[in-house]
Amino acid sequence: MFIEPRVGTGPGALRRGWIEVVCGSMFSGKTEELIRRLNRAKIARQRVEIFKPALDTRYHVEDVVSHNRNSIRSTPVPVAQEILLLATGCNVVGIDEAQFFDESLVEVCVQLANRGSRVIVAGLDMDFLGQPFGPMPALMAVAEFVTKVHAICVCCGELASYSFRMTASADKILLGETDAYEARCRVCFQEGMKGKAVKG
Ligand SMILES: Nc1ncnc2c1ncn2[C@@H]1O[C@H](COP(=O)(O)OP(=O)(O)O)[C@@H](O)[C@H]1O
Ligand SMILES: Cc1cn([C@H]2C[C@H](O)[C@@H](COP(=O)(O)O)O2)c(=O)[nH]c1=O
Ligand SMILES: [Zn+2]
Repeated sequence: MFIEPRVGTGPGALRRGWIEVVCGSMFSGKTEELIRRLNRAKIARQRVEIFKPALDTRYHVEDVVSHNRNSIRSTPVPVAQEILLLATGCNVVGIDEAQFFDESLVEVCVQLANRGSRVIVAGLDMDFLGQPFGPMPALMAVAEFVTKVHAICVCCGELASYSFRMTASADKILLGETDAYEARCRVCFQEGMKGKAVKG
């Protein structure tokens, strides 16, 4: 379990920012982990703000909601740049579904950390093809702390790192949950992709 390097704002606390990334496949617990860290920061009386891309309307327009329906209030933003202004004065900035932002999110997170915020970013590390997703690889590179969480493969019960898309859509962005995606391990993901190639 991730233990915060420092959570308080007591007189001895240094005003120093950093970046944490929580990544993994769908259903791996990224949002739950993000909510857990943000709630602990709130208990520590930190000033916390949470953002998500405005296009993520899957469960709720405003709240960040996990698959088991834990939720936390957030501000949807159309572009990453808006976070810089809206997060002014925050001790902790949470960002969910980071894969949907463009590369400018990396510089936004760096600037937030440089000005003293703790930045916690959650997102898919790979898309439905098993390719790195959006700004996630670069965010992992600049982060002080990277946590990769795992789902359970729905085919064999092993740890899952892949998000297998069950529909034929080739669009990079396709919102969904168990209706459209399965968490799969490497072996079962490859099996599924072979089956798709055969079907054409
Ligand atoms: N295949 C699966 N493996 C693990 N958890 C799953 C699976 N399918 C559904 N879940 C549920 O999803 C929850 C994690 O949801 P969430 O934090 O929203 O994940 P993520 O943000 O990574 O998609 C788990 O606690 C569990 O209740
Ligand atoms: C793999 C993959 C996923 N998506 C979408 C599907 C969901 O709406 C989100 C991921 O949410 P989660 O909190 O990680 O479960 O992303 C997509 O648009 N494209 C993809 O390749
Ligand atoms: Zn498997």
